[in-house]
Amino acid sequence: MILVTGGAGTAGARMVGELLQAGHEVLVLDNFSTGSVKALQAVAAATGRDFDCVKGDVRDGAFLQRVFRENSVTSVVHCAFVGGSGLSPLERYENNLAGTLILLQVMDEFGVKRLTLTLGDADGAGAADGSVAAVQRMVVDVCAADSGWVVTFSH
Ligand SMILES: O=c1ccn([C@@H]2O[C@H](COP(=O)(O)OP(=O)(O)O[C@H]3O[C@H](CO)[C@H](O)[C@H](O)[C@H]3O)[C@@H](O)[C@H]2O)c(=O)[nH]1
Repeated sequence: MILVTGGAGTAGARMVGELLQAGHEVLVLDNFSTGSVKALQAVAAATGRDFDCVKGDVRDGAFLQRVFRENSVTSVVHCAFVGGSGLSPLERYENNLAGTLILLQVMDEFGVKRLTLTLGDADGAGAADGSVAAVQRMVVDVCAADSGWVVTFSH
């Protein structure tokens, strides 16, 4: 089963649709700060496939541990990123950097080391944000220290 964080958002819902169409089992995790149930309903209607969704936050380590304990997650597609001008740098770093750190810690704890990061277009809002570069740097360091990780950067 593939866990898609931020699966109810724009990039996440597109990912969920592609994964379902490719025949994968998908579990969506989203705090619905900007994502919508409507986006998920549209994916279900377009693909004719069912999938589960859990409401919660990637920054909540205990919640994430429960999700990994209760589901056979084999890989994660991480789309729960925030960008745009409406948020302060502290809010963006908290969402993007702290969120990814906690996700990586829990994945490591459960031995799930396959990760796709959907960080946005090179010239999109995400690229101008230092929190995205910080996420990339952290992940590169984690991979350098442990060859068991398989990480893909996606748009
Ligand atoms: O801590 C968080 C933060 C966000 N979300 C969720 O993550 C999804 C984010 O999706 P959006 O539709 O808000 O955003 P986009 O997918 O369009 O874009 C986001 O991801 C892009 C990369 O795909 C860029 O990084 C961009 O700047 C960033 O806003 C939403 O469902 C939101 O509810 C969480 O679950 N937890």
